[in-house]
Amino acid sequence: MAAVSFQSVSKIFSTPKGPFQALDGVSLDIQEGEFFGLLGPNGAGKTTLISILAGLARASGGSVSVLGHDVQSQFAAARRQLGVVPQELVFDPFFNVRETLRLQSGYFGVKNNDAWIDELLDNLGLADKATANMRQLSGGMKRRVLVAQALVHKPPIIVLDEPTAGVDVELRQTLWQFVARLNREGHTVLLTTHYLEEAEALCTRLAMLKRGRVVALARTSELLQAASTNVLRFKTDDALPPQLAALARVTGRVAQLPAQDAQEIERHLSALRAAGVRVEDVEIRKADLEDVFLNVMAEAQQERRA
Ligand SMILES: Nc1ncnc2c1ncn2[C@@H]1O[C@H](COP(=O)(O)OP(=O)(O)OP(=O)(O)O)[C@@H](O)[C@H]1O
Repeated sequence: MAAVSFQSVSKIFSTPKGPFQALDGVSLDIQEGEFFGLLGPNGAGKTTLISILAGLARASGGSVSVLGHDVQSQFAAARRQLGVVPQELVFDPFFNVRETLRLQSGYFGVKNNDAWIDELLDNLGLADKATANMRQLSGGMKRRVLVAQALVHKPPIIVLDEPTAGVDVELRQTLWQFVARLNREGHTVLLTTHYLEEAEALCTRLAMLKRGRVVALARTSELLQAASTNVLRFKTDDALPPQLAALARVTGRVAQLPAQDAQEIERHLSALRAAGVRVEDVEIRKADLEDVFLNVMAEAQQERRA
């Protein structure tokens, strides 16, 4: 049985400007024990999909199930299987950290949960904050409590919606170590992130969303293999000749060109020389998930135009 199954999920929001389709026939299955990544640019529909999974929004079409429980008709059973770490920080400011976690345990009907709460506090670097009031915590600390809160009932499926947006390196490492451990112990993890490095390091399989559609779905290793193997990176103040400009990813003075092999790198360099482009700090690196992501997004764009 799939841990999470999305079947032809669509979502249409009504807006003052008329209906807006945020999800358009999303189908994908996440298997038990997977560490699954959901990627996509801003507005792709990631949070909408997760809100439907968590029962916070209703799909306009299609169905979603969690370990066989339909998220609409069997809401409570489905919700109990999920630990959802939301993007936004919302708390009751009058409780301290331990009270917040006890309250959440109560919500899921879990009694005498202090041993697990202590383990969560330890693993998330919150042990010395147990009696601190929520409003006294820094943003990063609050985010740790959100993670602990999502895990109080030991859910088999952990859903993290951009959990590391704007958090420091230390929390990122603590969080990933802990989530990776839970995954090794059998928990399924669904992660959305803008940090492609994290997705590359953690996720065994990925879906890429664009404008509410799945534009790629594959094992992370397959996506990386399918990408061009090398990238020629350099700095320049000059304009690239058109045939290279069409291929290049340019950020300020930095240009990056995909290349399959050494011959293609030489062809790029001689085309640059012939066009009189002066280059500095030339380096060759292996393609990474960001290259794959940008290629897939560019292809999806071309298909839309075609
Ligand atoms: N309640 C709503 N009413 C109208 N449109 C909405 C609503 N919620 C989301 N949208 C639109 O649906 C699209 C998808 O939004 P969503 O938040 O799911 O994207 P996302 O992939 O999570 O983006 P980000 O990476 O920025 O978090 C966006 O264009 C957004 O403006």
